[in-house]
Amino acid sequence: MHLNGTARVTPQGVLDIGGVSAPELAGRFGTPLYVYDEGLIREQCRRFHRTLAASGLDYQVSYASKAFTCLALVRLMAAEHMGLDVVSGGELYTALSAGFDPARIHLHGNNKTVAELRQALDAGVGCYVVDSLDEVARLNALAGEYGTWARCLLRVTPGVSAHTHDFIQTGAADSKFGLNLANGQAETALRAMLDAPHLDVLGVHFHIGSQIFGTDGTRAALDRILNWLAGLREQTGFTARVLNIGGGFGIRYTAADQSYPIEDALTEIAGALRAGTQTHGLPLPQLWLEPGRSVVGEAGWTLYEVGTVKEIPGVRNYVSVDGGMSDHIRTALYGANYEVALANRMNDAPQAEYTVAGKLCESGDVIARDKPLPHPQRGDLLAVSCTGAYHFSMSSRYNQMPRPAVVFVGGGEAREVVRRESWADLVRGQE
Ligand SMILES: Cc1ncc(COP(=O)(O)O)c(C=O)c1O
Ligand SMILES: N[C@@H](CCCC[NH3+])C(=O)O
Repeated sequence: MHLNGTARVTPQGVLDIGGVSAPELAGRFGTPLYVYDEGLIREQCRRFHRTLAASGLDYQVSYASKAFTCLALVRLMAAEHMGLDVVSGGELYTALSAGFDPARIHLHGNNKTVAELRQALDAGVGCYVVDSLDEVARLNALAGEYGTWARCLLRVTPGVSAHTHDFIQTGAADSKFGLNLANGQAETALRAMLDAPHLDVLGVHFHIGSQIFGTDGTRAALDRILNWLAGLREQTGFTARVLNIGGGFGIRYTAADQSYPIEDALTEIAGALRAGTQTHGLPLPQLWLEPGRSVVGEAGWTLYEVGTVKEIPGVRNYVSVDGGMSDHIRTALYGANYEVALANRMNDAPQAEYTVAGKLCESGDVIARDKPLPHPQRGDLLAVSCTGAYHFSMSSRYNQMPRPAVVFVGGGEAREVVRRESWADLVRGQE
């Protein structure tokens, strides 16, 4: 298993994260358990800031809270000078409950409800990413009612396909998100926004997909959008002050994944933006980003207790753990690949391949397939790395599984930032 951040293996063969051993974490907080290496999250934020500051561009980097949000994480983002991207009333509520500055929040969503728009206007959210033509009139009318101007971006689909799983691509023409550049809908929406008296149009947004390595897609999208903006500027005089390129930076789930440092990606993108604006005779806009996975993904771990071991001669070996697709959906949903290890026996040599299964009533309830492991024993501790993004946030209560606790570790200390759900939580609000 490749180790990220502060994770290391002690001479006794025990996994240690943030200076706290995995067995101690499991003993204190129970399993399944989400563990975050707080220092690594902070370092990821700082890498974005360092590189963008060095690029000389005006920038804003906002964390995409859909990847993982809770009060402690939002406070951490504020301390690391990040903005925040929210896509629902619930994500907004969480941000505001943590005391996050609303001016540094932007609201996304292909179907923002009127209640959500009102919630955002009440709070004084800094920016709205307009996602459809009918949202223009709705947002304008509401902003007028509040006697204010809604600062906004138009989300466009540049028609670029990203090299990633179909379910997590968002920039192609056939998408529920944004307005299409090629068929003229983006232009219609932008003109409507410019005509709307209560909208202050800052610029445009695009996000071509998630878990992307390389910048080919982003650079192709930039080129199309800058070309489009140059034409519009000639016709309407509109100059984009902001270009938000979304998130999507890929992380290394396994050693087989290529390493593509954020620094390289950002430097290439900043260079392409400078060159593109020069080519098209446009002033340099602010560069906004909204990364999620690359900020928290590699910092997260899930710890499980090993239960049943089932060896089917000539077929497959299964080791079942005390969680599953309720806390880890990405393998079932996207066929995602993860590294696993026995956290209490890290130095034991692998003896066979095991498929790590959950305890839920579904054959697809698999965490990792055919992984080399020492023979697992009931009571061993199984660690899955790189589970920091889209795990807690996509967790469910399928089979009435209570959601696991979340613990932040660092400097030899562990603190529980989300408590484990209880049986009582499972029936709360029911009669
Ligand atoms: C609009 C938008 N912004 C930001 C993100 C965050 O993406 P990622 O977690 O890949 O950085 C997503 C998710 O794909 C998204 O849809
Ligand atoms: N939930 C997805 C990413 C979706 C990104 C949101 N547009 C994942 O786990 O990879």
